[in-house]
Amino acid sequence: MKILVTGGAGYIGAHMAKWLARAGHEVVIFDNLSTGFRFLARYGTLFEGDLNRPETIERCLEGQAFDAVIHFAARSLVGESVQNPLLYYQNNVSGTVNLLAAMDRAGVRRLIFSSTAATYGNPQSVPIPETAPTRPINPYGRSKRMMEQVIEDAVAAYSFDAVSLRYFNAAGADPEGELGECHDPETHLIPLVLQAALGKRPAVTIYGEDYPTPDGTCVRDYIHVWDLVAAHDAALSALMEDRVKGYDVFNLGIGHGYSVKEVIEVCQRVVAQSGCRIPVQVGPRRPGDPAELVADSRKAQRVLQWRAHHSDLETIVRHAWAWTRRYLG
Ligand SMILES: NC(=O)c1ccc[n+]([C@@H]2O[C@H](COP(=O)([O-])OP(=O)(O)OC[C@H]3O[C@@H](n4cnc5c(N)ncnc54)[C@H](O)[C@@H]3O)[C@@H](O)[C@H]2O)c1
Ligand SMILES: O=c1ccn([C@@H]2O[C@H](COP(=O)(O)OP(=O)(O)O[C@H]3O[C@H](CO)[C@@H](O)[C@H](O)[C@H]3O)[C@@H](O)[C@H]2O)c(=O)[nH]1
Repeated sequence: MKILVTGGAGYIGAHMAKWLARAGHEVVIFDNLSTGFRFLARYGTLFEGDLNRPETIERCLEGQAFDAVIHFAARSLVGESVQNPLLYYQNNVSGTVNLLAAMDRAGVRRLIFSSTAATYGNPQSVPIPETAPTRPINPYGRSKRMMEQVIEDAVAAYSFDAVSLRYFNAAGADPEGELGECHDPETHLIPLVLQAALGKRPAVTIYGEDYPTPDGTCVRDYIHVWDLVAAHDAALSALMEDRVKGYDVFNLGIGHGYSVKEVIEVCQRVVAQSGCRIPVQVGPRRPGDPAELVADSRKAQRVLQWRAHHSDLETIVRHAWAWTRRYLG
């Protein structure tokens, strides 16, 4: 197959490109390198373009006969989205409108979209099924929910088939150590903890220990990036074989949450084997963090026939540690 990966120079998109290239597919990466890196775009042909310059995505799709688009390109920092919401609505929502219009013009009819647990906001209960109300609590989550709605409307009007995958916390790195997480600034828990272990930061700060959770710290559902891209592959097969038609939504997580303290404990164990330790301090809550997010992913297991194989927390941390030492060590 021939697949376009938007945002393929970013963390998750680069792993997706590797998975697809390894499976023998032709991969084109469309990226403006705003938060991505050229060196991560090694498993595909990089087309430098910006979804907010519609002529660039039109040129990329023109006459290429792509079988599907996997759409990762977006800005995704909650804090930044609160400071600069219009950037998020423009880059993420308008960018997606431009992508869909270009796909329609080029006759590309299948889309897999990177959505997020942030579309649920503060859930009433966990684990969260796809049927839970979507009440995002920040502009990032709202931009993703709007993108889902834009896609659903486009499916109805222009006969696309599309799947939204709502990821919980993507973590870990390529099991072969070639690719991993690079964000600048880095805001995600596991890379920050491992950077502290390497002495690249003085300490990691726990954002609040007064949440209504067993140890007072936030609980999240961490899914290995390789399991995440495997789920996209399963969704792609379901679209190609017409097992999923129209528009559908799937949660991707492992159905089990870990607290911030539990994550740090596992990291301490893994880095201790390399003679490192992690300085930890406790700070105030980070605005906008729900206490607990855990996925009910049984629909993805049932319909997409997908299972997570690498997502025990120790494996996630071991792979992230190998990458961090290579990349920053
Ligand atoms: N990392 C997570 O835990 C997580 C969780 C849920 C959802 N997501 C979603 O997954 C996707 C990928 O996340 P990531 O962590 O790999 O992010 P990332 O920032 O590493 O990658 C995003 C990529 O998109 C590119 N991009 C952004 N805007 C663009 C535009 N207008 N035109 C072309 N390229 C553009 C960036 O340069 C970057 O390479 C995002 O849509 C994010 O919202 C991530
Ligand atoms: O230095 C830090 C960084 C994070 N945390 C906590 O660690 C948890 C995880 O935080 P982080 O790694 O930043 O991920 P989330 O804020 O949960 O967001 C991720 O997961 C969401 C879905 O669950 C996606 O929507 C987002 O795009 C993705 O960044 C949260 O409770 C944070 O409060 C800390 O205590 N200290």
